Amino acid sequence: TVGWFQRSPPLIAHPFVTLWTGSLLRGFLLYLFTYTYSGTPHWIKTFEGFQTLAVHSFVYPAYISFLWKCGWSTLELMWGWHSALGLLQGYGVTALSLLLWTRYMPSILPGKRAKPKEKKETPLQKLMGYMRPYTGRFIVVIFFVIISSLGEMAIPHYTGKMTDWIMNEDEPEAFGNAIRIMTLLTVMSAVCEFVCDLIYNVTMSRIHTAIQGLVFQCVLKQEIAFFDKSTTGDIVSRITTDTNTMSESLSEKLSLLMWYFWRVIFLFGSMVFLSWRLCFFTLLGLPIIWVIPEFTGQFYQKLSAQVQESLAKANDVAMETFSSMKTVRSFANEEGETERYKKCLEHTYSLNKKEAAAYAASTWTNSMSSLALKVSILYYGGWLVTGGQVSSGDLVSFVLYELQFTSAMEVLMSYYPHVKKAIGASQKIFEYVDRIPDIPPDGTLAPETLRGHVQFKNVTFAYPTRPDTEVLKGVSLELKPGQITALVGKSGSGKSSVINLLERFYQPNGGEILLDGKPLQSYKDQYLHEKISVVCQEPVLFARSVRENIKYSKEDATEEEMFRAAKLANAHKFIMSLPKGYDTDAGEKGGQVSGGQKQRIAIARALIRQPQVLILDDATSSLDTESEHRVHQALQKDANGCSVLLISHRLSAVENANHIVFLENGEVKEEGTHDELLQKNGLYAEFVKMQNTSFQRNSEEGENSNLSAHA
Ligand SMILES: Nc1ncnc2c1ncn2[C@@H]1O[C@H](COP(=O)(O)OP(=O)(O)OP(=O)(O)O)[C@@H](O)[C@H]1O
Repeated sequence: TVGWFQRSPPLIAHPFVTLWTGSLLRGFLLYLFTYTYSGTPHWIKTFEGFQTLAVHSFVYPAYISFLWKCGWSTLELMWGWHSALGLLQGYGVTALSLLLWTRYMPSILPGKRAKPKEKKETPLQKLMGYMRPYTGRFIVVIFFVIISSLGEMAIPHYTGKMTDWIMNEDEPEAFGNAIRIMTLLTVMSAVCEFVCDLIYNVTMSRIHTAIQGLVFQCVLKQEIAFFDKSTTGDIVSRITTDTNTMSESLSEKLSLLMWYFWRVIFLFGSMVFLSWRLCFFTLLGLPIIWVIPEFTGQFYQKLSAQVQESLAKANDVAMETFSSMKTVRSFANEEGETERYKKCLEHTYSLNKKEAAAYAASTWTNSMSSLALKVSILYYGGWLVTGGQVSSGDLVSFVLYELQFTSAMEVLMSYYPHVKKAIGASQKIFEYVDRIPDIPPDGTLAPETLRGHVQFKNVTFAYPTRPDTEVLKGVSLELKPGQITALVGKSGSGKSSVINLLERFYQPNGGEILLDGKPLQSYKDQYLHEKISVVCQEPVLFARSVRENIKYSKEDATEEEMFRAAKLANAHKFIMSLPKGYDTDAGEKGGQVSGGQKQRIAIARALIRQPQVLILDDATSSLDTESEHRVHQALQKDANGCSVLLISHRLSAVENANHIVFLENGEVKEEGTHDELLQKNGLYAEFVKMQNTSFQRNSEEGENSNLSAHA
């Protein structure tokens, strides 16, 4: 390239021309690439790095050849000109040409007009948004950082001065003064650093807590289908691991970045002041220090996101195992679970290895390039001292500044991956924060009185995770106040799906659901969940006392209300027989009471709120027939006129219901009272027959086993 430029007329090789052509070329290439790969910032960044190299390898040879032609006397003049103007102009022109290209290119390229894009904030901008309320504090921090960094500048300056004084053997007083000033500035610098660290870290932990709370709140607002798709481990990992990674990188590393950023600026200023020739020399090496970590940094960021994901998966496995410990033990599958967990950890480990390599590569390239720079500066500096252009003292000061400068650059570059890591983590966090829940707007209705009359009219529904499989196909049914309606059908026929829709966990795809004649979605969400209570087959009790568990849905309930609910649920008697009565601890997930007791406490918890619609989804499956019968009788007599929807696989539970609906494959096949349906001799009658047969078989087996036991 140098040869080509040498053969060309001087104008072509003129630095001014090469700079402008180079910059325009750079802008044009950047535009074309952005245009083609819009939405893929990773590629744009990579390409940006390449074309910077390409353009520089075009601009620098042009320089050298021009200087060659004009004679070496202009060398320094030109280099100085370049160092000052080149950087400003190069990047300024890039921005300008990019602007022009973006403005005019779409009209030049037919059919390729760029679509107007929505302005999207980057994770870093979003983070800055959370920092904005603390701007005042950050300004104070920056002020102290500047003072402290300025203080540190004094040491190399006075060291250089002292070298000159020692060599010239004059000004002994100035020597003593310099020592005193250096001591004073060092102390001042240290105090400023302390104040700045304190304010910064306290502020960052405030922001961390706020973001963690926000993520939690945003997750709770999501629709139920979101929880079907995401695993608990993944969600918990975003709230804990990702927010920790983000704030750790921000509070520790960003403070250092800020620190070193100011240092670099002041050091650079001091270096220019001492010798612009040496400074230009230092600048020549900078593109290498900047471009290489950009590549390694991107690779590192990608890997660190993968590590976070893999960790979340491992968390998931651990949480699932610990929460189903009894099942794991009863199948003696501890080894299997350990294997599963270890497999996840192994995967994380293999990613960790790659991450460590990427990190090492990025720090290695940084230190290698800065080492090469140091050696060259010493060589060139020595040459300048010999030529009398720089004093020995200035060279000492410069070398000290330069040492600090490159180590500050090294620190900046080595923290670059950490900032990338923080951005990676924040990207995942903001995915949750920005997610708009797929829930229709909340209704406004909250009438004082509600009868609890529910109507399903031709309702069709498919779960969002399986949109092609319709689980309810035109279901119509009615829940009347003061009546028990039983929903019967084979497993998978869609009974629980009816409840999910009534609870408004999902939206029906067709038809409508009315509550007291008004669409369900027109009611306020909180109101709806106060008026509709659900007890499921495996209710979750909290690791608190039985009293706290029953009063969970109505904390201000009186003792009388609690006793009434417990009696209705046929639970009062057994609770009183527990060691501490209502103050007995239920254990984690209700592990210290039996399955049937747990179900009765859960029914009491649902009844204490005196709901207008009560849903029992196989909620009495663990009770013996007598207890179950008592609960249903009490509900029929005393349930305050509420509508009860009962789902059960047991005949004894449904036969006394006022109305029975038989579902099959998401369709209502039969409905009526127990006797009416028996007379029809259809699907329900068959269900009854099967129940009776299995009951007979069970009792015969019981008798036989009793006999054999006797024998
Ligand atoms: N969250 C879900 N996502 C996708 N499909 C689901 C989901 N929950 C249930 N299903 C599917 O919907 C269909 C109806 O399930 P549903 O739970 O309503 O049946 P069910 O009658 O209550 O069954 P069971 O008596 O066994 O509780 C089944 O095929 C089931 O696989």
